[in-house]
Amino acid sequence: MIVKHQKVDLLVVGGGTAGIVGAMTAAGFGARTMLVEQSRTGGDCLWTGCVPSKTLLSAAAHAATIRTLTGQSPQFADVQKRILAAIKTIEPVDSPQALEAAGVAVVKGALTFLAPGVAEVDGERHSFRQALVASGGTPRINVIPGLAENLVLTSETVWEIERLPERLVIVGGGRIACELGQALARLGAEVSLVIRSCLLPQEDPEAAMLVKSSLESDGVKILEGDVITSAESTPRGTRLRLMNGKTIEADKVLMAIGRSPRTGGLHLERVGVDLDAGGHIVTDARMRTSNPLIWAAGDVTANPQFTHLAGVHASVAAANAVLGLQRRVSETVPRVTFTSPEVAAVGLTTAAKSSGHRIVSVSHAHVDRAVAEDDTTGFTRLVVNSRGKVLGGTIVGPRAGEALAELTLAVQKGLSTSDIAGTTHPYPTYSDGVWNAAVMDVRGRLSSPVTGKALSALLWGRRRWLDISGLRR
Ligand SMILES: Cc1cc2nc3c(=O)[nH]c(=O)nc-3n(C[C@H](O)[C@H](O)[C@H](O)COP(=O)(O)OP(=O)(O)OC[C@H]3O[C@@H](n4cnc5c(N)ncnc54)[C@H](O)[C@@H]3O)c2cc1C
Ligand SMILES: NC(=O)c1ccc[n+]([C@@H]2O[C@H](COP(=O)([O-])OP(=O)(O)OC[C@H]3O[C@@H](n4cnc5c(N)ncnc54)[C@H](O)[C@@H]3O)[C@@H](O)[C@H]2O)c1
Repeated sequence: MIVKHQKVDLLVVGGGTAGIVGAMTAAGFGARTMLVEQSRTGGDCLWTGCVPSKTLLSAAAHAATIRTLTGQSPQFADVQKRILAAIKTIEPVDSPQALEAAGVAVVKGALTFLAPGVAEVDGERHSFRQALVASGGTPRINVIPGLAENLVLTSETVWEIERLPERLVIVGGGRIACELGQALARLGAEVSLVIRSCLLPQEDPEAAMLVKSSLESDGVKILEGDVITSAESTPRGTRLRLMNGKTIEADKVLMAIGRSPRTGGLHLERVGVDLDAGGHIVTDARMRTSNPLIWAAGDVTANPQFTHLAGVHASVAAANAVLGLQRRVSETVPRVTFTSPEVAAVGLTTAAKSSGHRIVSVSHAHVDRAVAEDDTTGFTRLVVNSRGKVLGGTIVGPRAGEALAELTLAVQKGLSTSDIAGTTHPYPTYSDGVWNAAVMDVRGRLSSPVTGKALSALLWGRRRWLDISGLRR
């Protein structure tokens, strides 16, 4: 409990995933913790990110099945109701009440730093020993000459539209473009993706290719290596001109070109916190900023923008801050794109440099669960070193994100394919893909000349022993 004007041990800026986890961690250790949120606790993940997008994807997958079976499409308003219901179910966990119950004082308002150890929220001053900045990010918008502002959507505003746009152009080819593009196409929108480079460039090229053909089979038009140069209004919406000279008509344009860190108004310069060229707060591996008493986590830093990372990094930052520990964050970062098929990856993949390492692949045509479900589009691919240590991998297919947990543990703990091969996996599951790949790698190593000689010697010895002991009986 914080008495008014008492100095707090940890002042947390932002009530998204990073802020909530950081504040709960600090309060759990008994630190006097205050969390300041300018809008609503829960942040991007709950209100405009993971929760609505995954609910939308699930509704869209059901819609696709229903349309195939009955020719009917669901009402978009019903899908929106379902999204709201999911948010409302999860909201209490992230609420001010839940934070207060965990011992965190919650203050509503926009925080500004005044000087080291002093911040202000709506004219009221607060003193702090240390602070954790978890102010997140906002969608980037590319200004297209001639495009009316009211036609532009972002991942923050797309949830408020009254009806499904008939013709939607999405700018970008990352996770948001793929997930929302597929879902909205499955719900009946005519979707086009205009991508400056290519779809999911950071993933295994074969994985990106499978997502591309799946999106195309859902009716999404994919224009890679192109940009929109200008727009003009039409009676129904807009006509967008592409660099290649062609035009494309749209009712709405969704910007999915990444997110910018939200630091405006914080006055971080007053407390000596450095930003990088992209405006992200610079941290070390302990999540400490250039001011040793100020910590940062989540989308406001230059780390990959994932909820799981925001939470884990904030918990490390809070523990280091209030207990004086020296914990470092792990470099092992799992990621999942929740399209159909899902793309899940961790550590080294073939998209990254993997020269000198072995690649072991299993097509899901050889995974019995995938065969049984008639969903064999996908693969499991491991990157291993010469001694069989798992360095990373990619899984493409249904529930790939669930099977990735095992690979993540293997990479984080430096396990080998022998460790995975020697672990009994339940049958028939998609994790058979990981198991089969590991077994394949172990068999491959067993067939090397050196191992072959060792095995021959063992066999020879065993035969001799059996023959001799057999004679004695
Ligand atoms: C469409 C979409 C889908 C996504 N899907 C996934 C997914 O499936 N899996 C996944 O891992 N990640 C996903 N993400 C990413 C994930 O949502 C973010 O990485 C995560 O929410 C970041 O959390 P955060 O706490 O850093 O920031 P935020 O959630 O943005 O929270 C920051 C908070 O700080 C507050 N704030 C800012 N400045 C101040 C100030 N001066 N004073 C007081 N309060 C302030 C803001 O109001 C906000 O509530 C998705 C993102 C989007 C957009
Ligand atoms: N499943 C998930 O974990 C998930 C889902 C959605 C979003 N997110 C996170 O949210 C963040 C934002 O997602 P996103 O898809 O907007 O970003 P992203 O960084 O994944 O993709 C941005 C895309 O926009 C393109 N681009 C950038 N500038 C452009 C420009 N001026 N014109 C045209 N194209 C341009 C890039 O080449 C890239 O294809 C990401 O960091 C992502 O990790 C995660």
